[in-house]
Amino acid sequence: MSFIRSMPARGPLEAMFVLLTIGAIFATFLSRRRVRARAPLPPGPPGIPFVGNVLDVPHLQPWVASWNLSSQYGDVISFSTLGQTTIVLNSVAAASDLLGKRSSKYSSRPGPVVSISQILGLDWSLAFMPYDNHWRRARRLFWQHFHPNVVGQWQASQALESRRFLRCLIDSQADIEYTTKLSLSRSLLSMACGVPAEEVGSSFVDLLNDVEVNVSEAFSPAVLALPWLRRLPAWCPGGYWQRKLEGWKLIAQRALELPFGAARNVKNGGDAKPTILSILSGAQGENEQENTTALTKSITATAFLAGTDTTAVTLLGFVCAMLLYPDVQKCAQEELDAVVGPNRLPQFTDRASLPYVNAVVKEALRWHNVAPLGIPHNCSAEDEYRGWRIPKGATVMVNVWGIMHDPEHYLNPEVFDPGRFLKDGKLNEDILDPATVMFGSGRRICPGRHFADNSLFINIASLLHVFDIKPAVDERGATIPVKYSMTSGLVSMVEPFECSFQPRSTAAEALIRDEFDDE
Ligand code: HEM
Repeated sequence: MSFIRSMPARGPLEAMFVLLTIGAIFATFLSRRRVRARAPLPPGPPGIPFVGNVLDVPHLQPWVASWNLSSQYGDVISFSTLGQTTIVLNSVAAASDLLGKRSSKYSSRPGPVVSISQILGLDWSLAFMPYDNHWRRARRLFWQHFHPNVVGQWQASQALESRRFLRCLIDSQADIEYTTKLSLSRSLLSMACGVPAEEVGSSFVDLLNDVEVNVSEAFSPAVLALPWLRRLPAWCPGGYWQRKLEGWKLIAQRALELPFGAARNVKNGGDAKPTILSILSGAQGENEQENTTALTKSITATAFLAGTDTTAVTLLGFVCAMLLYPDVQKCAQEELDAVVGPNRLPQFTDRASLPYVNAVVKEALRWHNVAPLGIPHNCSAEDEYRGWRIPKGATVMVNVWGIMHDPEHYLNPEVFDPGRFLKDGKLNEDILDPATVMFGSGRRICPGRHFADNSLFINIASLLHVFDIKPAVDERGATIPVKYSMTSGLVSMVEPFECSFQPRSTAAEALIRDEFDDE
């Protein structure tokens, strides 16, 4: 104040200017203090001025880079890219604390995910909806067909499709990726819409492949971290995304219409067993018919898209592992021979007596992770965790791959070893169950997880019971080497490999044909 008093009074305007300047300096000082007093973001690489961690977000397999960074920065890491904060959770504890225990704050999808899904025309999918009443309604309707007390009703159809799968493999030794996706598409579409298997052909598998490529590219970490990329005009160098997004809309529309359309075509001729479609259609009120039809369409299409690829890719990972770890195959076959015997195929009722096969199912989920960073969640209100600030609007991802390959949970994590889940011939409850991580967390946890588990069990048990899964040979009779590697993207595939399915005996071959012919 003495400074003000000592100033020569030159006029009211100058005095006002000086007071405003001092006020501004004081306000800036206070706001700086306030910012400093706020908790810091979780630790992470320092980044570069203005653009932050743009160069720290690798395009290929970002889950590996994030996991490697955790040795330096800990299990909760933050990245900032042009004002967008992304938090990666590298431990079960952090994932369960935030996405599980505080799920009211972490159950929406990030703005970029919601808007990309809108631009793509995939906003009808439950997986990409924001956390609102529409999601709640759709999720409730979806869950009523998949909760643990009702998934048993789909087991007969899952078992039938697994037998058809064996038959396809023995008949054609066809491309394993195609056959697996076809088989699971048939299982999903029969359950969801009552579409008979013979109506489900290559157009469905092509559609799945198109959606998979789109989703992986459109929701890549680069686009999520730099959401403005998708707003660039098509003629700009970065307008690549814009051009792509336009093309993808058509595929999203086909994905919504194809299952429903296929069901409509067979409505009169199809068998009369209840399906998701028939149950939902029967439940609709007259006045909201249009609305409910849209919802029914979206629920059946979501079940097809979300359920087929994820399970197919996990099965493909298992087949690849059987080529690389023949001893595991042998162990499982010995158990199946002892429990199931040579005269029939495995059934769901055998499951409790097959601990090793159950351990193979767990290891298949752990070894190849179809969604290595899960599906991103959004922090919808400013939060504080372990003294760090999680800003409103931050994207939060769980490093599923990192946790599934953490040597603290799983010794020699890169090895496919179902024995890690067993103790004294029983499943060891002390080992982290991959299902508690692989299917996500909190209110968005995968609603198809019990169905997927049944699907994996019946297919894995049946394949091992009747086939020796072996590397393919080339035209000169030399074994084609097998190498396991994962692709990058929201959905991670197993890189293509070749293999052959040889019936374990003539009895096994007869079993595949007889069992299937009985239907
Ligand atoms: C091995 C197979 C599967 C894996 C690994 C898997 C994994 C996941 C993951 C990680 C999520 C995101 C969870 C989160 O946001 O925290 C998810 C969501 C979802 N999954 Fe699955 N899933 C599988 C099979 C299935 C099946 C068979 C269905 C349906 C029949 C299904 C339907 C869905 C749906 C609808 C969502 C979105 C849920 C929401 O956002 O509210 N999934 N799944």
